[in-house]
Amino acid sequence: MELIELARGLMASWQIRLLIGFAAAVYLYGLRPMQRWKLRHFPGPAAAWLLGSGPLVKKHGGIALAHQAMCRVYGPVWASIGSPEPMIVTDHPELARKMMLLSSMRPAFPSLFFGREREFEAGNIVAARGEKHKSLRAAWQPMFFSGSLEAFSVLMNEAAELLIDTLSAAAKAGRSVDIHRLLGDMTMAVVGTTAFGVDFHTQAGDDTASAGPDADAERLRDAANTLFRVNPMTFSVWTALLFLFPIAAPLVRLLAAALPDKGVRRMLGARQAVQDVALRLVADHRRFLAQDSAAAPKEPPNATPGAPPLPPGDAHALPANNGRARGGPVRRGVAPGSFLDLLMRAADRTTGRGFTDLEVANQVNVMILAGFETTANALAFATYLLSTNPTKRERLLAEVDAFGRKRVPTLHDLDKLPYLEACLKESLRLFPPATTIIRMATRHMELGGFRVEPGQWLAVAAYSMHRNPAYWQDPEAYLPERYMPGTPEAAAVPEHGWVPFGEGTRACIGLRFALEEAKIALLRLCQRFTFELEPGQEPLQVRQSNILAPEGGLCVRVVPRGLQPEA
Ligand code: HEM
Repeated sequence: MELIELARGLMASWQIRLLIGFAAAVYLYGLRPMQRWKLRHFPGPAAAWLLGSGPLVKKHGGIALAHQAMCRVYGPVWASIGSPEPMIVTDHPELARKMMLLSSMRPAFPSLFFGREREFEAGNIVAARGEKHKSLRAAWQPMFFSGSLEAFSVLMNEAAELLIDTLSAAAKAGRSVDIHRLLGDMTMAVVGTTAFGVDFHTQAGDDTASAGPDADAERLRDAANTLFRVNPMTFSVWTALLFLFPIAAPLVRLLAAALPDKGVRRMLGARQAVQDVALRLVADHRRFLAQDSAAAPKEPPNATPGAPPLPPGDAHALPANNGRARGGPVRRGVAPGSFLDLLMRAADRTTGRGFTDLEVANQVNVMILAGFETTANALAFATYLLSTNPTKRERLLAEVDAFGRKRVPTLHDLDKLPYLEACLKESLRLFPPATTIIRMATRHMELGGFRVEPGQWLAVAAYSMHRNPAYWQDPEAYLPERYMPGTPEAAAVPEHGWVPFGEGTRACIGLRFALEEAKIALLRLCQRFTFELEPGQEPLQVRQSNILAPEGGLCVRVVPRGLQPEA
């Protein structure tokens, strides 16, 4: 009796009623009744309270393997209930193509930040929408014209040569190396020279790097590592809350600003680093462009003394050897023809004016993120696969030898090496750095018999598609012959079943650049070395955070190749 009286007394208190009401609302919210109702016709895994499909992703070590497992159970189209939004997932080549061609928008993840930080997230080509996206894409495009790519091939070759120097030294000393890390140094150097026209000295074999790597490069590398390696959903307690309760976003934002934890501070520091470097270079270059328009073409600020003047906006003008002879003085400042230079000369079609400094810095941020680790990872995976498939490696080495072990490739030469391209494509199939391609439906569409509403989040499970035996013959095998026309393997390749770069108007704009860089690097390495995996590297452990990467690097022994037999 006393207990009942006590309970009655408690219920009479408005605070307790409020608390119970709040707990009931959170409980109901965690059941996600609206999501379940909207997607009731779709198959899919049972959703945990509040976390939705989150525990499944954790169980499989990341989204790529979780999607693969679910596609095998629920078929080519299924729904994942979860945070911040439910998602329709497919790994079916035709349906994925339809998704990517019909939905040209990426959904916006809830942001933890305000003001300028928010602008930083929204104002780049990856996040932009509609006319703004078209305008940015048009401004990016000249970077990937053949003339630009031809000029970049010189810089890519030089970066590969510095890597060769490092590897030769390691081979001589009998030291094994983390080839993933060294490839990252190389791709960062290429980003530095092509995006800015600035030599960052990331590579140990760089004989001009007497004072060690450039401080900007170190900051950028650390920043890129942070921005890429963190899980966007869990890097801070506030992001976890934001993703679980997007409904309370304004409150979570306020709390994160008032009480930033280590994750928030790390993320802000990384963004700040990229913005600082990019904005400083932009400001320097604005001054140079102002002088440039007032007078005859001049050198950019701090450019190599005595270097010839470079015509404005001409990518061909990008200096070989990063504006210096090897061992000579170093070019500083933004080079004409570099990505930054091209962007700063471009007009924003939505305003008719040039892009703001922050907008330019934002694009450079994307260029660093998109261009640094994706290509390094693709190359590391190719190295792993070639080391574990000696017959394929021998065939590749034969093609490389026929090309010439001392020959420096031009952009045009790369078309003459079909097996090299096939090896890279097959690596990108087995280990697509971007395992999942995300879009948002902009119109009603029908997907495999299911109706999809506008606003619905969509995901192409590229990793799962690439390894699905329903579409690929012997999907786990490394068979570059799949991309060699006229072979039985090529005849069995599913149409639209290879999507490491996406499809449609949001497909990877850097595809040609990435393949060019990867081909040059792999060719130059194969001219000089083979690689043996150190014990414990096989089977390869992969990290599935934002992108797929070898977990803990890839440790190899560098074996110099013997003399080329006389023809
Ligand atoms: C092996 C290397 C790379 C891979 C696997 C890769 C993959 C991808 C994928 C899957 C997408 C999304 C496509 C879609 O939604 O349909 C993408 C977008 C993008 N990538 Fe790459 N990428 C690579 C290298 C690069 C490089 C080197 C750059 C820049 C030089 C770059 C710049 C971009 C940009 C700007 C976008 C967004 C395009 C837009 O929304 O219009 N990527 N990439």
